[in-house]
Amino acid sequence: MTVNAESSTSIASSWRDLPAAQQPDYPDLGVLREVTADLESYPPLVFAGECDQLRGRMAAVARGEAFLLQGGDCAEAFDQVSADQIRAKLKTLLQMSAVLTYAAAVPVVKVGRIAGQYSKPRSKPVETRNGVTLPSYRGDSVNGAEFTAEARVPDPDRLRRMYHASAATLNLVRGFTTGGYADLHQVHAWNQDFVRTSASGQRYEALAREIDNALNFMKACGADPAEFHSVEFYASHEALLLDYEAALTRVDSRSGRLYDVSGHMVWIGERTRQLDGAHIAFAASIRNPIGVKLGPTTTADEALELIERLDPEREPGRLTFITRMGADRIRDRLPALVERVTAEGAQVAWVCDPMHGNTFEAASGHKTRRFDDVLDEVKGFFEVHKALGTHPGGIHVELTGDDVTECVGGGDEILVDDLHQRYETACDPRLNRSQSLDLAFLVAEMYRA
Ligand SMILES: O=C[C@H](O)[C@H](O)COP(=O)(O)O
Ligand SMILES: C=C(OP(=O)(O)O)C(=O)O
Repeated sequence: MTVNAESSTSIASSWRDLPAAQQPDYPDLGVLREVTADLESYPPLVFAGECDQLRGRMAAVARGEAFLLQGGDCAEAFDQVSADQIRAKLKTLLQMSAVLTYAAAVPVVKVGRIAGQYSKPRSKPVETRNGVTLPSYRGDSVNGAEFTAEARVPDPDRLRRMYHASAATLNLVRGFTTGGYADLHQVHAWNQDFVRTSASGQRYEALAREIDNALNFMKACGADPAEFHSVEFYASHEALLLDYEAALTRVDSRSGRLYDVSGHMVWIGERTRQLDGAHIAFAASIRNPIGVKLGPTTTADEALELIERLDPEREPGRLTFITRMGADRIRDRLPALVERVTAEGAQVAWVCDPMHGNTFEAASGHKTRRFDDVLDEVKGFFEVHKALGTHPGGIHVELTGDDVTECVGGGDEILVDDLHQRYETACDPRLNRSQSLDLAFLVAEMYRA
């Protein structure tokens, strides 16, 4: 993308006078201004044309012709920008995508919670441990996770580190997805380390053999399309820190429109989606595909107003509603939203985040989620859409490629007592690789049904 020299911040400033929830309390705004001035001069991380392409793919999701698989860490961390970590996450997403594409026979749009997911909205501004109260950890882009007064001070320089960590991650993601690793002929290779140790790995292996047979058959018929040799993969994150997102907003010289070039797709979270707030105004000003999280208190009027602000032209692919109601509420709360939105003629993509409405604290103090609740929320999501004749457009999950013990249940049955073994998340509990694959198989069955 060619970038117009005109200052993007002065253009994308409609949000600046509005209240912005969940922003860091920086001790020195002068330093923040220096950092954002630097960020404004940095090259884009993604290109406007790629964002347009993803909007096109999301339009297919909204029309019921494709399925979104959006997943990755709850919170990325600067010290985890390594080839092994990134490859493990990608491998998990590629395996899930192979399962969904083959078993559900639907094109899968692949979007990572990756290369920018460094900022966390928090329920409470402070955290107390053993009588000591400090500001909450808000993600590596804001402060440090260590429980010391020094680490918890918001530091604007972390925004620079976020940019560089995102750039390094994206570079590797592009290498993996286009440089041969994501070639469909590698379906077995993605599973090699996993097949002997996990039931879902074995189930996957059987499916990979079928894919192999299908590929060999097609090759024998003379068909070996380029689509089999690389993967279209996009990056997304929550657009939480508006100083960062605005500093990475550029004018696209082709169209004169603004794009947030920090990621292909950005979403606005449940805690920052106030209709008269800065986040929605910022999202309205950019042309990227936008997601908005909708929790159980969302009213149909709010949903319609969000459409009015973010997708006034009713363009399929522009707006994705990511619902996160909780397994016990999805069947009650979702129908009214889907009915009103559909009646208004808006073609949003409906996507299920079965993670954020199902968190609880185990007796050990670990924040966790039950795999069965995650699954049940997805089931409820499919049931509602089936009953209304609308399209269950995808899933949005927090996952990792590592064998962590953060969520309970799944085929390899992690118990509450196991949580301490590998509890590594910087914020919320993620599905491990085996649980992620289990979920993909079960979602594929639901989709086909
Ligand atoms: O990932 C989502 C939120 O940032 C997270 O659930 C907030 O966690 P908290 O309720 O512990 O602040
Ligand atoms: C904060 C998040 O979710 P929500 O806004 O739905 O709570 C998230 O997805 O990281």
